[in-house]
Amino acid sequence: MKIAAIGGGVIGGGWIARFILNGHDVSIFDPHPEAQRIVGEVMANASRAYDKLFQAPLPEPGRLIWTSSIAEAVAGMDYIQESVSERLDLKHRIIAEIEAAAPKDAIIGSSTSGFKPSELRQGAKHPDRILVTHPFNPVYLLPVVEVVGGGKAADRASALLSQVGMKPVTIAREIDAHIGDRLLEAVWREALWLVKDGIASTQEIDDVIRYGFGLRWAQMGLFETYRIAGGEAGMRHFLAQFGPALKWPWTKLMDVPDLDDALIDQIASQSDAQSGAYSIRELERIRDDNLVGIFHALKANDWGAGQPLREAENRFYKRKVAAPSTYPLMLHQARVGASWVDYNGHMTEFRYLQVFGDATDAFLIHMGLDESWIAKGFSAYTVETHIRHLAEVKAGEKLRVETRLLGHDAKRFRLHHHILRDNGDEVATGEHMLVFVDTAKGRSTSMPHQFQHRLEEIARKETGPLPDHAGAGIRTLCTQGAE
Ligand SMILES: NC(=O)C1=CN([C@@H]2O[C@H](COP(=O)(O)OP(=O)(O)OC[C@H]3O[C@@H](n4cnc5c(N)ncnc54)[C@H](O)[C@@H]3O)[C@@H](O)[C@H]2O)C=CC1
Ligand SMILES: C[N+](C)(C)CC(=O)CC(=O)[O-]
Repeated sequence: MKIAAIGGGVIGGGWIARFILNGHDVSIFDPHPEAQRIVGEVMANASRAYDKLFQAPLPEPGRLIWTSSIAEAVAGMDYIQESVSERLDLKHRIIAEIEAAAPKDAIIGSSTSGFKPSELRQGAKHPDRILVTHPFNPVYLLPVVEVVGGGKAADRASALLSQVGMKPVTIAREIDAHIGDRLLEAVWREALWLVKDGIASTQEIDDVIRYGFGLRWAQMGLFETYRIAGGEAGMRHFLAQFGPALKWPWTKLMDVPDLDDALIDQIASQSDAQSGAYSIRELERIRDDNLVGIFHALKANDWGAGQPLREAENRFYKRKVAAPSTYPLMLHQARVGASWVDYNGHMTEFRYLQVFGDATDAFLIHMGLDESWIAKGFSAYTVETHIRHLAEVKAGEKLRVETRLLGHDAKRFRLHHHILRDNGDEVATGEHMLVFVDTAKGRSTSMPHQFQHRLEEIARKETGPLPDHAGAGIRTLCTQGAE
């Protein structure tokens, strides 16, 4: 899929990071004199967050291709994400330029927070392929994207965006500001009134959200949360109890506070007092680390935003590696992520095991033990591991793993992985005994013949001598009297 991004600010930068970190090249145009620095900083934070978010080996990142015009950026592209400033005249001009140079069936998705597809399509040559694809910040982490505009273009956009870990929500009837911003604006308006009326500071309002209902919203949204709040009688009781309050003066609803200089100063200075000790990039990293923690909890519970994360991980694990013709097998490569590095400034020890584990998973797929077998209740479990750490590696280094099959019988196989730097220098070795398992019974079992046959085929290539450390344990070093 060939992707272009027009506009690389807060949101364009987030889109670019999502596409690139999911393995797609992105061609970009943004005339801002500092666009490359800004996108680079968003990419760095996104890459740091992905290292922490995913357990699975990440795909090789796509390339970021800077261009000097919209025409150059969109020529030959399949999908174009427009993220320029929120002005309809500007968006019309940009869409006209895109249409003049892009293939006529290329989809144009707009990040617009508020404009409707019918507004974006005014004057367009091929209006049906122009959609709203509205994300939420940070685009590289939050999965939801509101897809408005309908038709085949919406189906194609949703399919593509699902492939980069998003959760498309199709909105059948266009309205100003779609769904998310309509809700957010209502809350935001109330918050502005609370500050203006001197009832609460920005800090107090944020505390009420983040220590309270914000945590509920992250995992259940509004209606499911309120269903529970109705107790055993559920939603009907909740509506009976709190429905009348909607007519009481709890909220100011459509009244908009006048954003005059005094209110702007009040909010900005309270916000400075609350958060001014951090730079925006620092705040982004704090936000991302917290979001990653929430994602991990949701993934463990297979719930909400944890589900697209799990699906993305499964896709990453499943990536088909071209069957290698050489031996030792070269099935897995990895890049040392920034978060893999410990206080000694080098890759921390459990990441070695992760690289070995990922190489073992790649071997399982190579021998045919793929997800269809896992679903049938068969897998291979590692029962013994011996790792030798031979060299330090630093963040950003590229590693590859050479894998040998040292032995096998009806139930077991013994792997030897060798982690190497790009230039061939040794980094570590790992020797692993695996047992074929009936997962429902939780017991070892003989492999079906096709796996035994496949292992024999691989083993025929294993003609070299055993590594001299094969089968060795840890060197003997005993406390006096313990030998
Ligand atoms: N900031 C937010 O929280 C969210 C914004 N959005 C939407 O995303 C869009 C972009 O908003 P932000 O990223 O916040 O704005 P921004 O101001 O951070 O970025 C806009 C970018 O568009 C670029 N640009 C301006 N004219 C251009 C042109 N002729 N060609 C190419 N690039 C051009 C600017 O140089 C700038 O880098 C808007 O439609 C906005 O409503 C959507 C979701 C959230
Ligand atoms: C404030 N905003 C309207 C630009 C917000 C959005 O569009 C979505 C978000 O990320 O909150």
